[in-house]
Amino acid sequence: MGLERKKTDAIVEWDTVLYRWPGGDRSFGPVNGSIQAGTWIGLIGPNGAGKSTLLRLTAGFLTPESGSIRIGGQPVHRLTAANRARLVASVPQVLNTQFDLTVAEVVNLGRLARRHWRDRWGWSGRTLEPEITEALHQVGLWELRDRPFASLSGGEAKRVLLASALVQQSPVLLLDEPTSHLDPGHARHFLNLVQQLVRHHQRTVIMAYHDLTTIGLYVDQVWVIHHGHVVLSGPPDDILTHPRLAEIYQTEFLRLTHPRTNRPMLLFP
Ligand SMILES: Nc1ncnc2c1ncn2[C@@H]1O[C@H](COP(=O)(O)OP(=O)(O)OP(=O)(O)O)[C@@H](O)[C@H]1O
Repeated sequence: MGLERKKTDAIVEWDTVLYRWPGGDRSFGPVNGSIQAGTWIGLIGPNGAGKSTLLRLTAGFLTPESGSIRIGGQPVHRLTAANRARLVASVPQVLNTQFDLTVAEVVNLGRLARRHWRDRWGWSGRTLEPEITEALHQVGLWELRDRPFASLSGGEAKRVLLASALVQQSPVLLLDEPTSHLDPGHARHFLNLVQQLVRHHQRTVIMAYHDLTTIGLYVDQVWVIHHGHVVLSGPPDDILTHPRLAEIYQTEFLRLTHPRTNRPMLLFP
């Protein structure tokens, strides 16, 4: 009998991941866990709890002090940036609108890792790859494709970054408050698009989100992060009705049941 690595269907695995925030003694983790392909995880928890930190560690933007993160069985922090980009795409919470690029050029950045290295920087911008055209239509920005990115409104800019992540066509998508700045119509359209990717294309989505009613409607599993630890995890129906939620958020909630879906809705009392 050899020491065979245990076969797993997990797409993302966190193995005792510990991170120390700079300039203090506060730490995040250790986090252990795994998720299966085709799952939508919602990260919830108060401001400053560590949701973005977990997303940034998983994206490979932050390096853990110890432990490891594997995506598709590959150690995220040992991959080249291009190899990592084929596995995981990320939409950050805060926008950097300083790029001196057009909308289509920003979306094109998401395609770079998909091209042969010789073709990465030679794109003239005159012909758009079908994936870029499709993504611009999906986020409703086809008409704005030649506009300078810096001239867009907050919601338009956010949708460009979503398109740039979609064209990466990575199996794992990390979303940090992806619908902040979006009006309700565009927010719903975007969440439905993500739902299709999860349900029909086996994409795995990890999304930090503050709106608990939306979490209840869309995600498969919820992880509650509090003071740098994953303190609760489970299906949304269990987590959103959990008695500890009021203590974690330091507020009472009025819990109703969605009249169409029967999912929990959390409102201010
Ligand atoms: N570079 C850094 N140096 C020091 N502290 C940091 C750094 N980055 C983040 N932090 C701190 O780490 C904690 C967690 O931040 P994080 O952005 O992960 O929280 P969050 O749960 O995503 O919060 P929010 O809901 O407000 O977006 C916060 O207290 C934050 O101030």
